[in-house]
Amino acid sequence: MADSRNTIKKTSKRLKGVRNENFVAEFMTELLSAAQMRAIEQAAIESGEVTGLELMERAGQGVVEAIFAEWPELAVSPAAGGEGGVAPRPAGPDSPQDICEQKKLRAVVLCGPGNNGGDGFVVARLLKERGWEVEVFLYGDAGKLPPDAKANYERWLEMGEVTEYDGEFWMDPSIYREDSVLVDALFGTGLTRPVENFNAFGWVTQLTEWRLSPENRGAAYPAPRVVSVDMPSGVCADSGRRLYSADPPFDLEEISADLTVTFHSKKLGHVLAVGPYYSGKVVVQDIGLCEDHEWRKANWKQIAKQFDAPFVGLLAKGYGGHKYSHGHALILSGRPGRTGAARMAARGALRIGAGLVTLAVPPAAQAEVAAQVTAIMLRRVGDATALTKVLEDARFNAIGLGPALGLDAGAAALVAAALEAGRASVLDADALTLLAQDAALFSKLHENCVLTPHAGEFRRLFPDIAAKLETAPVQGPAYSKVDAVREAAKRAGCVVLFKGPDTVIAAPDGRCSINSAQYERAAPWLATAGSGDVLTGFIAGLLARGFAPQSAAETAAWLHVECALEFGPGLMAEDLSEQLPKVFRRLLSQP
Ligand SMILES: NC(=O)C1=CN([C@@H]2O[C@H](COP(=O)(O)OP(=O)(O)OC[C@H]3O[C@@H](n4cnc5c(N)ncnc54)[C@H](OP(=O)(O)O)[C@@H]3O)[C@@H](O)[C@H]2O)[C@@H](O)CC1
Ligand SMILES: Nc1ncnc2c1ncn2[C@@H]1O[C@H](COP(=O)(O)OP(=O)(O)O)[C@@H](O)[C@H]1O
Ligand SMILES: [K+]
Repeated sequence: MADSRNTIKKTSKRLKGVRNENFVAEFMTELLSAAQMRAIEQAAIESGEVTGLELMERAGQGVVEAIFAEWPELAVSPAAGGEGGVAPRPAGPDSPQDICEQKKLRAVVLCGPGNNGGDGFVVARLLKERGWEVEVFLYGDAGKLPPDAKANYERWLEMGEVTEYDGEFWMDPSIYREDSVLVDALFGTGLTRPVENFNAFGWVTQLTEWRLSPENRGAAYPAPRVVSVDMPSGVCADSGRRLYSADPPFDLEEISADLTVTFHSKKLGHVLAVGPYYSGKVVVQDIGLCEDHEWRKANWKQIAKQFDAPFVGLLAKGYGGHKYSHGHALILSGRPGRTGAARMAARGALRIGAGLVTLAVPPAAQAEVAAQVTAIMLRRVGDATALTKVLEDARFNAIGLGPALGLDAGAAALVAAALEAGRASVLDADALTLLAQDAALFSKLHENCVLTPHAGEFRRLFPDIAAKLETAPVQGPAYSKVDAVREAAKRAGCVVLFKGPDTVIAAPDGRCSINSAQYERAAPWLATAGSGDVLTGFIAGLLARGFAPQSAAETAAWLHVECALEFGPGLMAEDLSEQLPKVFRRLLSQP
């Protein structure tokens, strides 16, 4: 977790504080689709700055370097005198060969029929040059390999054999020895259909299952480390989803990596859906592709970003301001006995820095709420007319509504009144269900709104879009959560934040970012009742502070995870807002 705390300081491929219209790009890393990666690669090759063969060499080299960095005990230098071919085997107690034998270093490289396989042949050669014992399997027809992969296949043949990876095959795990590495170079960004088990790939799954099964931990046969090149084979680079056969009887091949080494930028599939589960850990290796290509400038709205950290300048409160300069958020409360959700949201809005926060409470709930809040103010709001009246005060510049609001006609009228007031608004929970039930209400959404559905609410609001996301994908690239949220945002005409460990936030014009609570930012303790209500409050508070909807949603979602990480195990929703002071202090003291 300490690493995640330093993410702000890391600078690789960060777009710092780039302002576009009302959007602040903050600290973000690009997440490319397979087609975008191919376009960048093609542009670089066509410009003459690099050849495909050079990129493949750098990719293979990047994989080897990442293996050595991850497991320094495996790092050995190239054998002395090894020049692009078979490395000589120098004699003597300290020669690389002897070190390898002593350490029993061994790699099994599985190469596929495309350029991912080509990277595999480079890895095989580089490891062999370092004295490793390397076994190479090829799935597919060597005669049909694309040119660069073919060239590396032929280079490998000068130093080792290639076994056809086809037909009945059973690999006894006992052949794996200590310090073995299984390199998965079967499929990368070119996965077009499910990887099926035709009794050919089965042993990879067997191996993975064997490796992951608790009873085999510490078993007689040590587990090899599994390294995937670019993507864990079988996972779609665009969606992070596994592709499924239209024909159910097939078992799916499954590669679960310890380390995935990708090139230039992470792909969407590394952070969406089950991608993180299969990727293990993702390392991005620079292969020398141009950073600021014209193509990127022309396509920036289409490139999804990972939100890594907020622009702290925006979070700080400037000197000389007063409470109204930080906005006044109005949070709508539900009826008596159901006020907790709104109270938690209100507390979140205040802690995140709104100048003032008022709870709009039904008269019957006033005593209940008054007994439990102090800095948060109260207004009696019995119905939609009363709400409209309150909102005549222009100082209420942001509204949060939905948590435990109720689903009756009165609640629907409150949602309508809030939307008609045209304020920056975050709509969650019951407000989303009401929007899903009433097309006229839905049509009142405007560009200053943020919708924050979880999967169930998303399905209710956008059933056709959800169906596409939930149908088992039979071909790649598969429809992704990014595709779904972009489509939803366009339809709603406002920002949509679709919750989850891979929270996706999109604007109607296609700008999209992902707040990933995975890998070193995994925050499973956020799956607790009421944490979504706090997120509503965080967004409302930032909207009150003047953040644009997309930026408010991104920053709130990031801080939400940061608070969960700050608290750690045992988290309850109430704890989240109370972490903000610590989180802010740490962020704002960054140099
Ligand atoms: N772009 C870059 O900048 C760089 C890219 N590099 C590397 O190239 C990789 C992309 O290479 P790629 O485009 O050749 O695709 P790849 O993943 O090897 O697979 C394509 C082959 O697999 C086949 N196939 C697909 N699914 C299948 C299935 N389920 N079962 C069976 N077959 C299936 C498919 O067949 P087809 O669909 O054409 O019938 C085709 O033959 C990328 O991930 C990275 O590692 C680096 O070298 C450096 C720079
Ligand atoms: N496994 C998880 N990892 C990280 N964040 C999660 C996870 N599960 C849920 N969350 C986050 O917790 C919040 C839950 O919100 P929601 O489902 O609306 O809960 P509630 O209605 O109880 O408030 C969302 O922000 C979601 O992104
Ligand atoms: K792979």
